[in-house]
Amino acid sequence: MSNVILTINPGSTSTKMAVYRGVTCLFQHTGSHPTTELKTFPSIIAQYDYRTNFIKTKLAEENLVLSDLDAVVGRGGLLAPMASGTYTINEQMLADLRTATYGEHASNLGALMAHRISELHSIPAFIVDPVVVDELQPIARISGHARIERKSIFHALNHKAAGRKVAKRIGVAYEQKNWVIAHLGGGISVGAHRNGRVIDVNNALDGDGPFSPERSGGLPMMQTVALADELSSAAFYRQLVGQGGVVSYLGTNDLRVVEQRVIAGEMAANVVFEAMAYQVSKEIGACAVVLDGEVDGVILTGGLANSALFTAMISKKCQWLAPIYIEPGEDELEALNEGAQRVLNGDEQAKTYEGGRLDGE
Ligand SMILES: Nc1ncnc2c1ncn2[C@@H]1O[C@H](COP(=O)(O)OP(=O)(O)O)[C@@H](O)[C@H]1O
Ligand SMILES: CCCC(=O)OP(=O)(O)O
Repeated sequence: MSNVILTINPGSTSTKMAVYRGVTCLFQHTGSHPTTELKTFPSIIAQYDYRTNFIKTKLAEENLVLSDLDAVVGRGGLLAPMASGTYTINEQMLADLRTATYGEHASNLGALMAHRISELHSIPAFIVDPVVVDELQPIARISGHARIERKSIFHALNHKAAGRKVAKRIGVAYEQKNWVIAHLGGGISVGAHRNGRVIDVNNALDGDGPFSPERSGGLPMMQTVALADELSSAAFYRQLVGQGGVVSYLGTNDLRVVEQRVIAGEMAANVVFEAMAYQVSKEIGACAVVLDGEVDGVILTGGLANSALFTAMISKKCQWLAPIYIEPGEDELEALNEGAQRVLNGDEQAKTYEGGRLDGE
């Protein structure tokens, strides 16, 4: 069946949307959100109208009649940990997102925006493989302090989509091989995939792993504690997520701008650019150890994988590990569409989100 589906993907530095008829993309648009604009919002939820207006404008420009849609699917945000799959957007999910029970990230807006449109037209709304898909092996949950547990928060949707795409291209099954997959976007996550399960991954949001265009990643602990003492908790969090990483050094979250500055010979830009590639490479090495060195391929994906300069730096350091595959950008819109189409076509049943207990409850 050729269902018409609107897909919505809010990321930390962009909002992407596309409309599909079956597997055919009818149109796709990306709105980039510079740091200067995002800084003006006190919270992620406050960006709802700003990002929704982008979607509305593009749908109007494309003359899409909303009543033509069969379903809407949004990127899944910070919710209780859950298994991979397609989930019906329900009241529990919306409540957890509205109150940011599990934290704040742009992906929280995916289900809220999808729900609003679905409600207007009484059509189903879903999320697929949210950022809280949790397949960690037990040992990976141990942080180093009994009161702090490592969590699985990463670009699950694109990790799985890029893995399947590369596997298909080289004629193997994603689930039968081991991969290290690095999503290089506004946030960065590097995961160890063993036979289709992400058994370890850095938390892309919360001070773990490499720094990224807008996040600090892991930081030296005592200096970080001293910074926390100077600031309110909201301001401190913003320093780590949103105004950390490349933004903190160079004032931009746009690697295209940084790349131009590197090419123009700016030393400061060069150091930061190289350091980010260096930290990503170290994380890839760590994941190779998680997989006992049995790595069938390293996949570099996400917006930064468009930069040949950036991927060349990582490839140079990691090529001894396994073949490197570059899958620039992300297939998140396509993966959202596929997840929703599978449910509408009856190939899969949508799962139900039930929420969960928070630590300490
Ligand atoms: N052609 C390109 N060359 C270099 N960097 C790029 C290119 N296209 C996008 N980027 C960078 O990728 C990052 C955004 O990646 P993306 O995966 O879209 O992230 P998000 O979904 O978190 O917004 C930005 O820093 C952007 O500047
Ligand atoms: C919250 C984990 C996913 C993530 O970091 O996404 P963005 O890179 O889009 O911010």
